[in-house]
Amino acid sequence: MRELETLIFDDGAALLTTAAARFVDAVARAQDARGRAVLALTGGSNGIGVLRELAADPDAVDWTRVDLYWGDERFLPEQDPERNAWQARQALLDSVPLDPARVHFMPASDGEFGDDLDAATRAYAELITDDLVFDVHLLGMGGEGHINSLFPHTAATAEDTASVVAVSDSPKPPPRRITLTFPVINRSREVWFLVSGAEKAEAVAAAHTGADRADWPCAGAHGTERTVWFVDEAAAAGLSGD
Ligand SMILES: O=C1O[C@H](COP(=O)(O)O)[C@@H](O)[C@H](O)[C@H]1O
Repeated sequence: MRELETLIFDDGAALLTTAAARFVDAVARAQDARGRAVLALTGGSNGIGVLRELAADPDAVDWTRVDLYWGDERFLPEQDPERNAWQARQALLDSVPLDPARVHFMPASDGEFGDDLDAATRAYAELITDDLVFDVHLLGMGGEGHINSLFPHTAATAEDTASVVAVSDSPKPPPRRITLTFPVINRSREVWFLVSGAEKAEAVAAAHTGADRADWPCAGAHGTERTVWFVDEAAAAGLSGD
């Protein structure tokens, strides 16, 4: 059974408060059902914002039984503040008792594989085994509808087989990135979009009216059990209100 929920908030702050509360519940439900919660994090304003919100009550989650992966990463040195992982660490991860063996950062450009983006991508793909299913895959979204590093009309967005691909010419800087693809996103139990701002309204509307994922990548992502759109009023402006 696939449910679609679209939750509209007065502002971005209310969106993040509710998303964080739902995150706490979703983690507890997964841990009760399967002993652990397997999550894909995202970057961007709200992807990091929800982690900051969670940091306000770090004991609300049993972090020792959480497995973390990333939906995408900017292929930059480990300490570069533009990296999604660096931002996630500052926002939350460095201050909660995660098991380091369960935190699966995407490689950095000064790490084990050096500057070799393809080798780094292949290494991450080895972690994303066919039986790995995210309980929740968080997604931010760009104004042109990109999610993870899946941009309109690109090979990464068209990918139907590989779980992880390299992007060497991202239209949004930095150009070199690693991203999970639709086959992996769409086997997640729940997919959550965290979206605010008027510049995202057209993409939100396109996703709600069955647009082609080549044009609007956000339209192609769904959870097997639930897809939740957390949107503020500005981003919801193009929705019909039915
Ligand atoms: O580049 C990226 O952008 C998206 C959305 O970012 P936002 O700041 O517009 O919310 C993000 O979800 C993705 O992980 C990131 O690499």
